[in-house]
Amino acid sequence: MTCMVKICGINSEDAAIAAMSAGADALGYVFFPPSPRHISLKGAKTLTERVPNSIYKVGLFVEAGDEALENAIKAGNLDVIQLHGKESPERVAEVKERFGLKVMKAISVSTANDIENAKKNYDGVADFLLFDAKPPKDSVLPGGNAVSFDWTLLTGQNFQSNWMLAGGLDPSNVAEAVKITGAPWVDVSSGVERSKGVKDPRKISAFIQAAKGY
Ligand SMILES: O=C(O)c1ccccc1N[C@@H]1O[C@H](COP(=O)(O)O)[C@@H](O)[C@H]1O
Repeated sequence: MTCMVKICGINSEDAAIAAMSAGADALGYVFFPPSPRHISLKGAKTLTERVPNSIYKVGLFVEAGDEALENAIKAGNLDVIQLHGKESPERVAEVKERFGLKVMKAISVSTANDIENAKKNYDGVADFLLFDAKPPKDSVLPGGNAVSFDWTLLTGQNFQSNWMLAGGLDPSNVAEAVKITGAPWVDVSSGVERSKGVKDPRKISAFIQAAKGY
């Protein structure tokens, strides 16, 4: 089974080139200062300039205000806004309306209830649902922690919104994760790094090959 791939936390030219040449369908840029993958507006402008229109440029935000969103959208010519905090369904709809872009809402998962709540509250409101593991208690990041959840919670599920699987994926487990969940998209950050916040071009390439079943 093949699927679409988003490589998140692009913060270097090397990572961008590796992801694009291996066939990534979306590149993610983190606009969240506590993250080791955070990039400046200037960095975003430089790194997104040569990305073709066929690849989604996704900005990741955590409970950001409109001004921060607007500045990043302009700097990175973004196509998709990823909301990875506790944004309400109303805020998701508001961001979508205000900026006229696709919006992705991250859903923290540890039990079947979390999937049911996402269906009730965000399905059909966000363009994409992004299922990620709940962060460890002591983490300063709500995502990007290399933690996975029970993939069988997504087996046989259908959503109105498009959706992605994330959390603890890497080149060695992504094919199995896609097989179990039937995910149309996968998203990765930590699993394609050589150290926290530093992407490894070879792992990026291996991840995309494994996810797409080349
Ligand atoms: O990557 C980050 O630094 C990050 C910061 C804040 C919120 C989310 C973040 N990343 C997202 O988390 C998931 C899972 O990442 P990982 O592969 O387990 O490291 C993914 O959607 C990233 O986009």
